[in-house]
Amino acid sequence: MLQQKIPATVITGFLGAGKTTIIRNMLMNAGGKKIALIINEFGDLGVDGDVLKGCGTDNCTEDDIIELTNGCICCTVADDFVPTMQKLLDRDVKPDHIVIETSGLALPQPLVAAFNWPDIRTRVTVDGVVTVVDSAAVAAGRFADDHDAVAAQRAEDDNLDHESPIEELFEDQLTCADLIVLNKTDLLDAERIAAVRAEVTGRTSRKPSLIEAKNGEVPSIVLLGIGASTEDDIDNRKSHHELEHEALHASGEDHDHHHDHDEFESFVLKLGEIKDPADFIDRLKPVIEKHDILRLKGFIDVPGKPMRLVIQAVGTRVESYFDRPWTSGDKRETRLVVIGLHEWDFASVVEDVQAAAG
Ligand SMILES: Nc1nc2c(ncn2[C@@H]2O[C@H](COP(=O)(O)OP(=O)(O)OP(=O)(O)O)[C@@H](O)[C@H]2O)c(=O)[nH]1
Repeated sequence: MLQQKIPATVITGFLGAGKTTIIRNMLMNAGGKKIALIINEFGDLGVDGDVLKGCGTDNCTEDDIIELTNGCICCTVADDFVPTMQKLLDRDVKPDHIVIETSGLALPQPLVAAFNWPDIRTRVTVDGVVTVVDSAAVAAGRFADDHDAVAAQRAEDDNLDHESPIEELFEDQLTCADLIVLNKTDLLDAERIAAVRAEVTGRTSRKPSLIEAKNGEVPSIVLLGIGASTEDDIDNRKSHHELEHEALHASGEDHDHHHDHDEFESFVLKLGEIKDPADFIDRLKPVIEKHDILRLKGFIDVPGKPMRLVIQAVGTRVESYFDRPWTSGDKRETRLVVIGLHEWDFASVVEDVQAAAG
């Protein structure tokens, strides 16, 4: 009898777009489906996996959540992703559906290509690539760099073959999509949503389905069961890097231009107790702005509180909430992962975040 392939959904999208929030909602509404999650994060602190483990649903237990924290999934396909997938597929009790959350800085293309590896291809198929978009960030011009400035830089520097790293990555993630979710529409009025829709549509030559969502609420029936077999169509979804490489190759030039994440950096900062988190957040916002911190998240130790406080910053929009009590297995301390662009003044970022904590 022909073995039925297990469907796998890839959830991608830039830092803080709402991938984990969408997955959390999906887990609460997955019906009877047994879901396995593979979670990949940029930065050495597994916040997303930890937040999702806190959901405690029967259809996805802690054992079904696998964290890949050795770097971006697109760069560790052979060493990390494929062996993880093989182990998952070798389990006695197989999942009905696999959901993979990429880091916000990952290119989905190499990950999808891994589904064509012989031992994987026969057992699992990409049900769809879902690209989550932070509509508020698009409306604020986060992904639209100053094209005149880039053109001027190019005129001065022949080696500048890129758009900005953020813009390029954003487009690569859109190019790979079967479904684009315009998330965070609660933060925009109808006119601005229409403008975001037009901008996003204009950034990819393909025509994936597009839906709007608030608070990461996407019906599971829309999210799971797209049936795209994306791995068969990967040649139509090439990233900027792949296209540049092909163009150079065709012109007889060759170069060692592999994708890496040199443009982005992250670090984990351990701090002591924070007595007044609201004050910390107020003082953090100008620091985020000054250093253009792209993403900051983690856990805060508030003295006297039995619960740990989760902090989530996407640009200067900062949220915090108590998610669960500290347990005996936790080291009770404030730990934050901070992600920004490579050219930042690292020492000064650390100093300013520490100063905000008091
Ligand atoms: N207002 C609003 N906030 C949202 C929505 N979806 C997510 N958020 C918030 O955005 C922040 C980031 O959400 P996550 O789901 O962690 O984003 P992510 O894409 O998983 O982030 P990374 O894994 O770090 O790239 C959190 O503070 C969420 O509560 C939404 O639709 N509306």
